[in-house]
Amino acid sequence: MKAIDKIYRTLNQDYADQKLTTQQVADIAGLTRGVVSAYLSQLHSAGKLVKSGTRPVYWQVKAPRTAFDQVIGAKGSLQAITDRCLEAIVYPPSGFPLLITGPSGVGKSFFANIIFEEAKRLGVIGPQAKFVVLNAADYANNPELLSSILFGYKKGAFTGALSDKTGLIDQADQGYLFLDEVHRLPQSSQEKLFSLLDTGQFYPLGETSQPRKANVRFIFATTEKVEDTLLKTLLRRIPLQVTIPTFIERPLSERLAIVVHAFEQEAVRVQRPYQVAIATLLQLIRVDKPGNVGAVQNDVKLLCAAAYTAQGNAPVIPVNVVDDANILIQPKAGYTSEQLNNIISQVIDKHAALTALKAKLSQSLAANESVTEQSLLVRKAVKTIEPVVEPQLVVTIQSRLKKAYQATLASRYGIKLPEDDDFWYVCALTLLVIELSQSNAPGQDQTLTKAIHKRFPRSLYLFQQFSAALFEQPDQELNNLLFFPLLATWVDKIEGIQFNGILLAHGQSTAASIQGVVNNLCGNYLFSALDMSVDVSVKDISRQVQQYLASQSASAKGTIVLFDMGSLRQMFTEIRDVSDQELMVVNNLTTAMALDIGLRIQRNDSFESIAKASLKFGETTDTQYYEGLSNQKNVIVSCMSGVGLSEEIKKMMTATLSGKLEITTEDYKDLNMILENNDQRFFNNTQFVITTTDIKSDLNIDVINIYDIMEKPGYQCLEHLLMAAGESKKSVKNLMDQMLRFFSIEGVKDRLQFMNPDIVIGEVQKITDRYQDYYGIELDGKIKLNLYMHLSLMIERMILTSRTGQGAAYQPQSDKEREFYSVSRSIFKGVEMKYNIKIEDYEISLMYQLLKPYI
Ligand SMILES: Nc1ncnc2c1ncn2[C@@H]1O[C@H](COP(=O)(O)OP(=O)(O)OP(=O)(O)O)[C@@H](O)[C@H]1O
Repeated sequence: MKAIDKIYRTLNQDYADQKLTTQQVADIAGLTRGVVSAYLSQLHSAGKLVKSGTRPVYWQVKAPRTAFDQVIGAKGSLQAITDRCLEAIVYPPSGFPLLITGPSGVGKSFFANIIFEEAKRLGVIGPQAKFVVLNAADYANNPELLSSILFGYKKGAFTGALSDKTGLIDQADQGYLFLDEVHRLPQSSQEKLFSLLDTGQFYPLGETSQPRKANVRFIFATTEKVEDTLLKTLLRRIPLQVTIPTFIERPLSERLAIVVHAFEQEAVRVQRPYQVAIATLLQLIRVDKPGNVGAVQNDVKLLCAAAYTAQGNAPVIPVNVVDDANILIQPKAGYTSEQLNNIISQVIDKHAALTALKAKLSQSLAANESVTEQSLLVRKAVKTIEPVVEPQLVVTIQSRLKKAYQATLASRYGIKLPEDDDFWYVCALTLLVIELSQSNAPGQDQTLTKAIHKRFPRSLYLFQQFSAALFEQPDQELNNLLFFPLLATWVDKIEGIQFNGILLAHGQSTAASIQGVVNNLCGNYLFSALDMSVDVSVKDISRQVQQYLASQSASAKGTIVLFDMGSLRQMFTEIRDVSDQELMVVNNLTTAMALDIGLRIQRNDSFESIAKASLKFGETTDTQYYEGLSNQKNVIVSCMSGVGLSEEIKKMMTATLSGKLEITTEDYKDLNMILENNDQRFFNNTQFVITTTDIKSDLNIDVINIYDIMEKPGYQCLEHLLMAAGESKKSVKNLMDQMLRFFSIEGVKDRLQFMNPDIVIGEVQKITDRYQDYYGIELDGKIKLNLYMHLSLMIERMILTSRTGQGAAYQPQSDKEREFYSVSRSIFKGVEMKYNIKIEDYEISLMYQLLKPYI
């Protein structure tokens, strides 16, 4: 298949009811814009696509014309009726009878005719098939005559029946018979009819033996209540009954289309355009006469006749024209529904002067005038259509408005709109004006939307949520007119909230339901909700959050995200990238937590105090905010050999330090990622990082290698940093002792054969301390570690060797050594007694070698 055909097929199958830009089609087809543009132009020239708009141009597949296209409202209020009629046409083998009801002039005959045309177009009846019409009312006083006209008669059937004559049923064979005012059909004829419907046979008048055959499709119509007038047996054989609404029941836009169409027909008649005052058009759409569409057409005809008589020579015939609020209706013989819609938009637009209104609103917003001013401007404009709007319509529109309000503003955002009639009346009028003037042309300017966003971003966001529930085309600029009367009393309160609150939860409506409860209890829009599918990625979430934040105020003091589960840190890092305000992320979302935080947001508490308050929601709840990794001074512990070691170090630090420092452990890989993805601000409160491996980072962060602190310079550095963070010298020393002990135990635990490393290290620590005491020295970590390991292994060795009683005598070489020997003997006394061992002289000589440089 050629690319051009593929494009057409795709558009026809999947996008038939959408208007697409060239770029969109290019994206769908996976081709370049240039190539697609050429194909689209070709398809347009071939009459397969409709083109609309400029910059951008929109393309849509041209729908095949059906007979129903002539019906105003076929895609609107009469859609369901046309769908049913189509079923009655195509249902095999030869459709089924249908009954059209409705008052006079609503279009019953018109509809019957359309059905016949469509049946022909679809080929379910032949091209020669006839549309035969009989109005039973015409023969109401002569039932015999009516019956004979319908069924035909035999010669001699009645006086004057001089020869056989076929009836309308014969004429309609293989085609349609439209029986208007069917309730006037006498009972006998009704009986004959249902027998024909059952058997396909009937008897002409005077015929008793030879039935005739006919295959007729029936359409019945009546203005009466069928249950009272038609035989039940006949009714039962008519499976479909449709009722066409009266003129005044039709939507305003359709009524206007009918009126314009009527003028158009008159223009065709005189072959000249009519210029019609908008006030006249608006009066005509209020006509509520028994004759319905027919009556409106008559009124139009009379108006045109009067205008023609007065100014028949003019090239354009004016109808009630007094100023420039009028519309030119051309003798075009068939406006498309789009053209009719455009005329309607012009009518309302001119009437309520909407273009000027939009400009005035934008100006007023820019001039910082109060929202009451803007609301008044809208009110004044929409009130001008008041005289032509029937009260019933306003009631219907109000109920639509209230439904959308309940579903969004009230239930999810805690907004309570006024209850007074006037409020809802003005909103309904505004909605009416918007809907009537909504043009189908896409690509509109967004000036007013931008102006509102600048002044009332949060309120506009709410209005857009409401719009989505109310309008079929929620993103139209004109919808914004409703913003002012609807939210005027609320904008101050809504804009008064200075934080962006976001609830994130997995599941279909978890977040939304918490949002509803909290916003309602607080009586304001504090939180928006993002419900996420279970398999949503953090990237998707941050994209959604980003979108949301873009719609909110740029001057918000911060963003507060409460979410249900997942990695707090990861969430924070992701969201931080899309938010340029202070950010707080709290996990383990519950309704109680959201309510507590909501109330604080409502009170305009400070960011810090809200962050602190959020910490009380259970141990696992973690809070992070923008000042960095943590809002407290902190130390990061991260060891390559695993989280286990980091946790141990954290434990030791927590046990020995004052508690002022927050110790966080971080997986080594994660730490590198965090360092890579964050800037200096993130580590503002971070005092240093303790690690086992060197870490590369461009950021200005102190990194201490755990093995370096075993030596003096490293230890001094640790001491310096900890003391700078408010720790005492003593606690740093305690920490060091703990670490030494820990590392010694780690070092010896696999090499000791039977002794408990914890206990033996305790002993050797005491021994080392006593050497230090005696000589008044402070050994550094590395030598201590060495000593600890050496001594603990030695004690075990002694336990084993003393049993064998081996060992050479010790010969001290100097006074210093002699002193060492005797000191050592007394220092070791304790362990010797405890373990019933004798430390050999050789071991003491080794100790001397080890400690000689320091004593
Ligand atoms: N939906 C429609 N679109 C366009 N024209 C319509 C529509 N409905 C009715 N009309 C026009 O209204 C006029 C009156 O319709 P029609 O005569 O079919 O009404 P009716 O219900 O059959 O009336 P009655 O009961 O008096 O016979 C016709 O000229 C028809 O063309």
